[in-house]
Amino acid sequence: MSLVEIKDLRVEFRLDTGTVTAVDGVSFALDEGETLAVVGESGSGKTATALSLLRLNPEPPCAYEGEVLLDGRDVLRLSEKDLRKIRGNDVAMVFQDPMTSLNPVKRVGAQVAEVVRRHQGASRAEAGKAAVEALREAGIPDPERRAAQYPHQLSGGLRQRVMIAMALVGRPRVLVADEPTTALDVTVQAQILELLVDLQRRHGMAILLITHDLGVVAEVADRVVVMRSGRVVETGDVLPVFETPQEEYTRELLRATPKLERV
Ligand SMILES: Nc1ncnc2c1ncn2[C@@H]1O[C@H](COP(=O)(O)OP(=O)(O)OP(=O)(O)O)[C@@H](O)[C@H]1O
Repeated sequence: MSLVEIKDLRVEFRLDTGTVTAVDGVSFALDEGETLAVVGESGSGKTATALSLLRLNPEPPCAYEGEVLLDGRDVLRLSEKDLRKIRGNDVAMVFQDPMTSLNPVKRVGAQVAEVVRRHQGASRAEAGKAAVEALREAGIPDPERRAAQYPHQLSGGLRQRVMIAMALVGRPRVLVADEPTTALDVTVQAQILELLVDLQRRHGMAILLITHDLGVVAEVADRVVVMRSGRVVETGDVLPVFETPQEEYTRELLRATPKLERV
């Protein structure tokens, strides 16, 4: 059994103006310790699929059909209480823009410490120390000093490292990373990807990576799911899909990527 199995997932947004089918019968699986990338043009349903893992699409207006199995338990049918247990513990997420996820008026160390306390029920002092360690593990130089700073005092790359530190506090088995490097400049992008790969090696978590950047996929993913208009167009190991794509849409996406090193 795979760690995550998505079966015939449909996500619909029921709006006053009509129904938008964001995800239209998607199936794929994510195994323990692997990195699976979901690619596709803007609006293809990547984010709506990823958010379904924690049932985080706003409902209503959103409605789900199908199954999202985590260890065989259907996330779409869990109680809110059981869902809360899964969020952060089994599955954690990092998003594109850390600035909107961090509290601008709170020191970053305190924000990480809060997550530590929620997970481990530690004392304030212990949580503060654990937060500094989490920042260090996320590759933040001089973490004691950084912990005392506010989000706007950190660069985009460091803020993303803070988000990754927070996501990993609960030692999740699945990390969902939705365009985690898109807002960053190229050198910093590479560093954040390296960090994710390194953390995965150390902790063995599975990564579901949402990206429109096929260069990133070639760099870090084992397998790829290509989506278009809410459906899976093509899926397989990264190398064969990139070398001999079976679908015209995949070929188009590849042509739109200037250079793919390593492929
Ligand atoms: N909260 C919402 N309300 C209404 N429609 C939505 C909502 N969220 C997503 N959609 C619609 O669902 C479809 C899929 O969106 P989704 O964000 O999953 O695509 P995406 O592939 O992640 O795109 P991007 O790369 O731009 O993030 C789009 O047509 C979008 O407009």
